[in-house]
Amino acid sequence: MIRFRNVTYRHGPGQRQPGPRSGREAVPPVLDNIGFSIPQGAFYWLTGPSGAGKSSLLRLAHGEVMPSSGEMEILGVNPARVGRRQRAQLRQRIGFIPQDLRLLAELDVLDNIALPLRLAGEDDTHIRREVQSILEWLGLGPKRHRYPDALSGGERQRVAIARALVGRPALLLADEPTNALAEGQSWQLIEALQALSRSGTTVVVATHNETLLRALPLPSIALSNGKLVHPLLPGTGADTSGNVSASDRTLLTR
Ligand SMILES: Nc1ncnc2c1ncn2[C@@H]1O[C@H](COP(=O)(O)OP(=O)(O)OP(=O)(O)O)[C@@H](O)[C@H]1O
Repeated sequence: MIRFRNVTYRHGPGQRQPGPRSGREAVPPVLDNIGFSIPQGAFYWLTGPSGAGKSSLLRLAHGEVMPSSGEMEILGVNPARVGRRQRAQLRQRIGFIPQDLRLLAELDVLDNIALPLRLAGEDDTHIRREVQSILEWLGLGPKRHRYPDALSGGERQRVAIARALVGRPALLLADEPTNALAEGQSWQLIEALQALSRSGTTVVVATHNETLLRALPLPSIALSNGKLVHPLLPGTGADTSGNVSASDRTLLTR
């Protein structure tokens, strides 16, 4: 479950609202008074035009940055109210596919994907088994010993997806995860994320992909200029079943 209550966020140091005598101009916040709640196991889109604040919202939900004001609850934890160690433990339960992928250049595909399991202290047999199965699923087996520099954009994106999913996270946050993928692969990924949400993982996917949004009218958090466009009422105008009709599938494979 994710809950934001009156969350406002400004980038950079001194994120608090400048006071009247601070001499600093009051720049509008990147996110302004955001409130919503996403139940565990739900699949939500995060939509909005470029610069609306989608990546910033995901970085907050990932516990990387803290609100300037307001409260967050991520998997039962308020990251602003716990120490570094508990925040790190929280982040181990979250799979994150950032827009810039953040692959480690000095690690090959296999080691990039295994990283979250190594950090969680899993044993080698378990790591080998999990990494092997996700490598196969994403068609990355032949590239297992390549370094990120020697991969295509789509392959790099698939490595980032594998690294986010390998630990079977309780929460999956994905920032434009289909950007560099071919149409068929995008569909395969979204189907996998839906299966993940059916198995209890909360999934939030930021996307501009109109085809996906039209084909899968799931509940969404819609942002514009850092503000929530409409109050979040699961079920309003959205099919929360996650079922996709045959005609919707056609849209995706065109
Ligand atoms: N490090 C930063 N310092 C200052 N402002 C930033 C920083 N990163 C982003 N911003 C600003 O915050 C606002 C929201 O950016 P954000 O990346 O969250 O939007 P977005 O909806 O994800 O955009 P896109 O779809 O283009 O990725 C933008 O106005 C952006 O210019």
